[in-house]
Amino acid sequence: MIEVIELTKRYGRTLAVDGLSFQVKPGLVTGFLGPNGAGKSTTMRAILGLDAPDSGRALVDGRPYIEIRQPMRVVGALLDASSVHPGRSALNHLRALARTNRIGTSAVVSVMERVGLAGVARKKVGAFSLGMKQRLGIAAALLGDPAVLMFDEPVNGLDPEGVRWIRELMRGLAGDGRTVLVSSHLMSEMQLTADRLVIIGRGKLIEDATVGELTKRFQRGVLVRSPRGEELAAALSSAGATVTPEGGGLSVQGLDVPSIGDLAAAKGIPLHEVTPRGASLEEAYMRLTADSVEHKSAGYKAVAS
Ligand SMILES: Nc1ncnc2c1ncn2[C@@H]1O[C@H](COP(=O)(O)OP(=O)(O)OP(=O)(O)O)[C@@H](O)[C@H]1O
Repeated sequence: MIEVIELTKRYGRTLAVDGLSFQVKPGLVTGFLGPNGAGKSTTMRAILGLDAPDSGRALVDGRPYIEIRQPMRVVGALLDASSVHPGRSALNHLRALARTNRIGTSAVVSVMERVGLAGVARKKVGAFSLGMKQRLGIAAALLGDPAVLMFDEPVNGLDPEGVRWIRELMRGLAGDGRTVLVSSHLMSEMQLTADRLVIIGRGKLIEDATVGELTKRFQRGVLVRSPRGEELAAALSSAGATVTPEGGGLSVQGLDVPSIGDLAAAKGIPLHEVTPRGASLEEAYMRLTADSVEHKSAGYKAVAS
């Protein structure tokens, strides 16, 4: 479990993280979302003791990171995949990390196999593609078999196969009961990967909810068509729904598909179409974070307003 408690971090005049609190629970993938500059990396660095907060705390399994002995066994992290010595082989890089945490060579071999780098173990990291570096960073995070994992923008620059692999890896790690925190600025990606979403903007918490809760909140209602539309609209309205005409049909908010079907059947009103319209989490995310975006384009503003 990760706990961020009233965390505040300034860089000079920039307030990067502003009184931020949230928890990341085991057994779930928690997506950490926010526009560029929202404070995601700063928060992750604070959790890992790489940045000292001005106030507040970040705890991993109830302790500040710096108090954890052999931290790779407790928390694994991928922050910046390119921060590996280019002249070292992947194998030597992982071996050196393992040694500092008293982790055996067998773990090195097994993580290299798990991330698909066994065939290039002796190749110099400087010759690795971005995707291979990401895999190496993930291997380092997994090395100590930790119960808590943090990944900062792990799919950046990856091809679709790599993106899918990372997605499945995260889901598998959470499925094992581990705590998984993964940052992204793409809702479309998190929608497919995360169970829970912590959304921040300008260093502050905007949302902390499950994907299901957000989907329900931003549900766009049900589109209904009937040859007796007016009668149906009246019946739905008196049952408490908000009904608005839309393209020859009715847009219904506040009643689900079974309730609409039952009501129409009870009144003997034929239905020609009943289509539940899923929430666009992408659009919801843009609306939620519209005030926190640093550099808005004209097109973006139109969507977010
Ligand atoms: N070392 C630093 N020195 C000065 N300012 C910093 C430093 N690190 C981050 N910042 C500033 O703090 C704010 C938060 O940055 P941070 O990198 O945490 O955001 P982020 O949500 O991870 O963004 P991105 O998605 O672009 O990586 C930004 O305004 C950034 O410019």
